[in-house]
Amino acid sequence: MTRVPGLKLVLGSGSPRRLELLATLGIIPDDIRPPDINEDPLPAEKPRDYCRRIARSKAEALVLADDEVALCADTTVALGRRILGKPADAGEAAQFLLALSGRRHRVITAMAVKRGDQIWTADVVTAVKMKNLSDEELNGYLATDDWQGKAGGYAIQGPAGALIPWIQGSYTGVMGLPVAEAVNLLRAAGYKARP
Ligand SMILES: Cc1cn([C@H]2C[C@H](O)[C@@H](COP(=O)(O)OP(=O)(O)OP(=O)(O)O)O2)c(=O)[nH]c1=O
Repeated sequence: MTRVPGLKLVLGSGSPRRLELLATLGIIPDDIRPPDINEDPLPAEKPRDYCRRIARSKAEALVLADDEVALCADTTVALGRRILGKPADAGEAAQFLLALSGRRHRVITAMAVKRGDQIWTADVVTAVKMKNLSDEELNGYLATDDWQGKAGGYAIQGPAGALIPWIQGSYTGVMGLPVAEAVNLLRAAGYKARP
């Protein structure tokens, strides 16, 4: 699609991380419009299918003007076939972290860019290893409250970084927006992102 000079960017996400990651590229959305959708997984839905469906649903839920392009995303933590969402409380965060302790899991971020009635999608899967957590590490991390609002109950860009010795894939993807792929999608939709 040809680039359209006057196109405005709508960030269809309330995640401060996504806004910050776009800012690292010099991209400042013209508007932020977090979509309100039902994020419950379907029965037996696989994590990657789920993540892609939710990102697309977020884009579908947005109402856009003709000169707007929207970027939506979903980040899902998958332990085997199990989907770990955002923990409801410290107890659930502890459960998630104990399940992740000493194991590899996947973090999937799916994106959907919408313009007019067209939607462009991509997703990035990153393998992440969490060290074997001691009681002290687990309780110390829970006490930071940094797990709140984070899929899987941790955020790699915060104190939990000390618990993650290895990843394979996209660091920005784990944070919530794989920036290289996001730019590709925005360009495909005609949004002029530099460089
Ligand atoms: C695994 C991980 C997740 N996260 C965050 C990114 C996302 O904000 C959040 C996953 O929730 P999402 O449902 O993807 O996004 P959101 O609810 O924050 O925002 P919106 O639905 O409006 O787009 O977890 C991190 O910040 N760091 C990490 O290491």
